[in-house]
Amino acid sequence: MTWDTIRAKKPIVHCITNYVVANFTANALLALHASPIMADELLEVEDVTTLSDGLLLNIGTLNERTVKSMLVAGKKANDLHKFVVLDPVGCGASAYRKLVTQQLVQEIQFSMIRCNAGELAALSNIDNMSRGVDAGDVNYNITAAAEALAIQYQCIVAVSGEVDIITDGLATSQVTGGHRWMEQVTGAGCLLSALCVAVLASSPANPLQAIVALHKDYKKMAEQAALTSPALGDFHYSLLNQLHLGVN
Ligand SMILES: Nc1ncnc2c1ncn2[C@@H]1O[C@H](COP(=O)(O)OP(=O)(O)O)[C@@H](O)[C@H]1O
Ligand SMILES: Cc1ncsc1CCOP(=O)(O)O
Repeated sequence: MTWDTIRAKKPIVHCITNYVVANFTANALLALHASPIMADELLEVEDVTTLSDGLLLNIGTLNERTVKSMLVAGKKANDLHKFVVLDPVGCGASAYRKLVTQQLVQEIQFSMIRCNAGELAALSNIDNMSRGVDAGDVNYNITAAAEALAIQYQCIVAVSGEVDIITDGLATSQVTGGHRWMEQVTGAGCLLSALCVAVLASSPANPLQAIVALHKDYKKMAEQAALTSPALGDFHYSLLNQLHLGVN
């Protein structure tokens, strides 16, 4: 259902994202007939947010210039009641990332925060060793922290890993499955965040349910991709093929 819903709506997705995953993200959205627009110039972000159906703020390769653009775009999206998703990539890796993430969650009302367990720990001020943009070893109660964060920021929180946890602070779901190769291709999490924007912007009756369904379908997609991939390089391309074929 997820892929059909996006195909039917064809949302315009404004992505302020990192340069590692920008191309992969755009290709995946196009495979689903969504329209990605990567735009991070301060002089144009308000216009682009206005014409788009939803906004992604991904801090993966943040810098002072793009952070200003993220704040302006996020506030514009709030004014226009558009969906905004935050991917706080590697927010435990440096003091600057942590500071920016705090500023973003304080100044922008997010519809959703999508992160891994390492990023959740940093956002929740839980002492957990950071492995940069990867989750690393986890020694805390992810579900409790995700639920607390969802209540604190009044939004959906989704935490990815071998098991995904999705909550709005009241109802919590776990999604199992997928494939461990997802950890070894860059952009699997960042793409999931962009797809969250596409799903929310496709006007589901129940946003939380739609986000849980997306996480299930995304894990199924990874399983299918692995079946047809002798090794990792094929797997990366096969993810795009699966989105193109639309296997739910
Ligand atoms: N060990 C694993 N087994 C199965 N699926 C995984 C595993 N690790 C991550 N995934 C899946 O890969 C996708 C990206 O998650 P993750 O790698 O945690 O994101 P990020 O890139 O933000 O760290 C999610 O759909 C998640 O369910
Ligand atoms: C490697 C890297 N460095 C900065 S952003 C980025 C991409 C991270 O992508 P993902 O978190 O989806 O694997």
